[in-house]
Amino acid sequence: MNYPLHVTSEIGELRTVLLHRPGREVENLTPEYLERLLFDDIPYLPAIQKEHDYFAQTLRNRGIEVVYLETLMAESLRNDEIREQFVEDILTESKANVTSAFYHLKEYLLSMPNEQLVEKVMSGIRKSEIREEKKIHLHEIMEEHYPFYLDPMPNLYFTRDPAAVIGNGISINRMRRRARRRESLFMDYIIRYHPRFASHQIPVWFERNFRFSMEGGDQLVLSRQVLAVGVSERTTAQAIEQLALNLFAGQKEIRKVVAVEIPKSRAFMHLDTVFTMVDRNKFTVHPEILGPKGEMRIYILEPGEEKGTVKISERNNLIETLKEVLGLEDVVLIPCGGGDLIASAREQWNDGSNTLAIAPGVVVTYDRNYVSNQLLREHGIEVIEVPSSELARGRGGPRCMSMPLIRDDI
Ligand SMILES: NC(=[NH2+])NCCC[C@H](N)C(=O)O
Repeated sequence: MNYPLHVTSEIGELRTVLLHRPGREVENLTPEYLERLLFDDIPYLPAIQKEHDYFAQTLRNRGIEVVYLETLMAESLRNDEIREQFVEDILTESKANVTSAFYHLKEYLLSMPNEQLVEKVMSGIRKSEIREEKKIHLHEIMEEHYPFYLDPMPNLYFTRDPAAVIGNGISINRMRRRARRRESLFMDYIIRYHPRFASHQIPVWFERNFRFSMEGGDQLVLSRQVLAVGVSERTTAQAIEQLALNLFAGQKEIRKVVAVEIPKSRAFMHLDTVFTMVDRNKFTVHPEILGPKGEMRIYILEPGEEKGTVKISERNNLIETLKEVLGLEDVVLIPCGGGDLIASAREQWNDGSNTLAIAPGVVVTYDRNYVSNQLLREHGIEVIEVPSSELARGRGGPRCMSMPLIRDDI
């Protein structure tokens, strides 16, 4: 079978992409837990699914193969041993292993066929689902004080974050927030057990049990040789250095990791909320991440003289750094919202900078960000819009909602 992962840029023609269709996990959101689960509002399930299906079909119409996380995961549970191991892992990580409820939950999940088991784990398990006579602990009897054994995972449709393909390998990320930490377990199982991946000895550049956090929204493959990573609310400097060391040791192409500092705030949670690549020398940017003269804190990590070390040098201008590392004569930054104070803040909040390039100069964006979309078109970019009333409530756009598995080289 063909090698299943290959990403050497942000813009190479997209061939295969991983999505997750929002499911019942978003109906398990309630106002009380919104903030902890990283949502701003409760999406209406049939509507968000309809929008998501439109997004998937838009990609298919362009000849892109769409594969779903839930399907790959269910197909990875190939035998009883893997099923049992997965259920134990997920229960343990959901902190459901501390009481005898563990055994009831394990029995409950293992009684289901794979698709249903995966759906259940993703959407959460309510205490009311387990039969009364099996409840022996105070926290189970006093259900109203917390309704879940297993929390729902409403952020799963942002497949970009828990893992990212870099070159022919993968970074399985350590999520910063508790609400998302279990998400990367799925990709971990898929890589190890799914027939499409398991036989290929896929290099893993970053492991989910690493102590310091790293998220895919911060990881941008700028070229064959250069990876940019945001130092952000979610991604730590320690994790970036570790990723760089693993990359330098494990492959020959990527020789530069560019660490780009962005403000630590919810609106800017990842680098891709303020900066994405749309063409060979064109990038969207949220003007607010640049200082008055365009300055920022940027560091370039390269292999050090001695094995297992990195050499770090500082830069302070985004355009100059991009020119330098990509060998470009000129670089165009397209400001989200056209630089208008109100429009740029509004459209950035609705992921106006969060474009998904499906080929050089061709992007998928949310329809609502009409100022940014118009500006992209004026810069010669082909913009394919998708509806976004419900999808946007989770604070992520087309790039966050997609994990490229295969792109052509550019
Ligand atoms: N790559 C991204 N920008 N992802 C956005 C993820 C949004 C999600 N609600 C979170 O807070 O984690």
